[in-house]
Amino acid sequence: MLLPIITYPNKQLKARSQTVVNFDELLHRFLDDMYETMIASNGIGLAAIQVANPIRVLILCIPDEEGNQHKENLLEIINPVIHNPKGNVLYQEGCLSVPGFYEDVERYETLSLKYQNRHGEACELHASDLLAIAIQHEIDHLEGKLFIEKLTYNRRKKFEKEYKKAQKEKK
Ligand SMILES: CC(=O)Oc1ccc(/C=C/C(=O)NCCc2ccccc2)cc1OC(C)=O
Ligand SMILES: [Co+2]
Repeated sequence: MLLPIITYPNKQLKARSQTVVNFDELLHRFLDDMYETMIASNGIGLAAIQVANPIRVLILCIPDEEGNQHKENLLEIINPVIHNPKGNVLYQEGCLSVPGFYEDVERYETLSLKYQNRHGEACELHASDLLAIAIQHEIDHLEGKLFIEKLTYNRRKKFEKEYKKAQKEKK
């Protein structure tokens, strides 16, 4: 079922998410609901805190060259830990919890990731390009951090101004 996505400046987004210990049917249903919600909102990544569940769970479904998302590319990442981050890239990021705003953010270029899958089995992957960027963006959510907090001073001022204007127009 579709889950409500909480948006900035909701304070819940600042919570630190807790380690998952029960890899049970309840978690599996939640993962399925996260996927349905992410796809319905045109997202390519979603962290559990964004649907108000403070657990260390994130999902990613990076589009292929044609820009289509395929469920076989879905990654369900639980209790992730980044290893050997390397390099430096700039990429214009967006977030379903900050709708309509896109800003350049600096990230590591490549990294290794250790995590558990929905059955609690230990997994590892090596990421570069958009996958590496998305992993860092989503893991920040598990620490209660949004990409707008990583902006340079001037870009942050630009965001605050635009956000206030957009909020006024909605009223
Ligand atoms: C108006 C609005 O909501 O715009 C959007 C903003 C963000 C998004 C999705 C963002 C997303 O999936 N971010 C995952 C993290 C990530 C950021 C940068 C690069 C890789 C991964 C979708 C939006 O909706 C539409 C229709 O485009
Ligand atoms: Co996000």
